[in-house]
Amino acid sequence: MSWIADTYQTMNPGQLDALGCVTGKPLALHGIAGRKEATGRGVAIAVRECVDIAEDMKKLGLTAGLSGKRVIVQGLGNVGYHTIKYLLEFGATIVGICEYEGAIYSSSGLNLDEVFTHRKTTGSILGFPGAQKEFKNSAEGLEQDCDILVPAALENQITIANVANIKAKIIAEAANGPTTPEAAEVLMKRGCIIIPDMYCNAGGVTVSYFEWLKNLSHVAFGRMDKRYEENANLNLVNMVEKTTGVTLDAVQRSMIVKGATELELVNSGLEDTMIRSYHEIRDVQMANPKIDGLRTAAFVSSIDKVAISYMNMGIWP
Ligand SMILES: NC(=O)C1=CN([C@@H]2O[C@H](COP(=O)(O)OP(=O)(O)OC[C@H]3O[C@@H](n4cnc5c(N)ncnc54)[C@H](O)[C@@H]3O)[C@@H](O)[C@H]2O)C=CC1
Ligand SMILES: O=C(O)CCC(=O)C(=O)O
Repeated sequence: MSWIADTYQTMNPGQLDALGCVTGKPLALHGIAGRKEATGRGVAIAVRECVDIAEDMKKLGLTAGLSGKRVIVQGLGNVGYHTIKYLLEFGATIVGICEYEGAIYSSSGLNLDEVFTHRKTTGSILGFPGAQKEFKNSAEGLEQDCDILVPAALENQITIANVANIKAKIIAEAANGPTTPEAAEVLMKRGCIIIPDMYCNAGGVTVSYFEWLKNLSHVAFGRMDKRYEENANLNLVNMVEKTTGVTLDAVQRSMIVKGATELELVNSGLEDTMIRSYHEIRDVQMANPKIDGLRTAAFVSSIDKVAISYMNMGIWP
C-alpha cells in the first residue's frame, strides 16, 4: 500500500492529504497501530456480543457467554489467526482448525501457538500432536461438532452440498461471502444465527477508516493529549493519596496515571463500533417480524440511514 501512496504523492505534488489516498499502509509509513489484527479482533467481539444475549442463546439451546463455547475456524491466515487469538482470550474453546491442506479437531481444545508453530515447521496443520482427529479433506473439518463455525478463508464454503452436515448453531462470517444464499436459507430455517460478513468482518475497514482520519489530521491518535491526560491523572492520584493517607504501589500508580496510546484508542474505537453495530442490527431484526435474520436486518439498518439522511436533507432539485 505504501507504493500506491508514494506514487499518488509523486503524481500529485503539494497535495496535503495525499497520504489518505490508500489505507493499510505500514505503521512506519503513516499506517495505524492495530490494523493487522483489527478484522479478527472485530470478529471475536461480534461473536462475543452475539453469545452474550441469553434470550437468543436460549432459542439455540445454548447458555449465554463465550466461556466454554466450542468453535471451529476455517483459515489460519490474518483473519483466522487473530479471530482465534481473541476468542481464546474471551474464554472460548477452539475445537477445530481447517486449512487448505486438511483439518484438525480436538474436543478438549487446540493451542493456537502450538498449532501455528507446528504448521510453520512442518508445512502442514496435519500431524499436530494435540489433535484427536484429522481430516485430509479440509471440508470435513467444517462438519464436526461445535457451537460456532467461523469461516475465515474463502467465499462459498457453506453450500447446499454440505449444509445438511453443518452442526454449528452460529455461523460468524469472517470471510466475505462464505455462505451461499441457498445454504443460508436452510440454516435460518433450522434456527441458526448467521452473523453476516458485512458486519462481522468490518473491523478491518473500521480501523482503515481510523487510519484515513489519522492521515487527514496529520497527527497520530493520542499525540496531543497523552501527556496532558497523564499529568491530570497524576495530580488526581497525588491529591487522593494526600487526602486518604493511602499510598499506591508503582504498578497501581502507573495503571491509573497512564495516558492512552494510539493502539489503545484504536482498539477502543473498534470495540465500540462492533458492539454498537451488533445491537443496532439486532434491534432492527427484533422490531420487525418480517425480517428473517441479521443479514437482512443489516441491509435494512443501512438503507434506513440513507433514507433518513435524504428525508432530513430534502430532495433537490
Ligand atoms: N484481512 C482483512 O483485513 C480482511 C479480510 N476479509 C476476508 O477474510 C478472508 C480471509 O482473509 P485473510 O485472512 O486476510 O487472508 P489470508 O490469505 O491471510 O488467509 C486466508 C487463509 O485461508 C487459507 N485457505 C485457503 N484455502 C483454504 C481452504 N480451501 N480451506 C481452508 N483454508 C484455506 C489460506 O491458506 C490462508 O491461511 C477473505 O475472504 C477476505 O476477503 C474481510 C475483511 C477484512
Ligand atoms: O482494509 C480495508 O479497508 C478493507 C479490508 C476488507 O474489507 C477486506 O479485505 O475484505
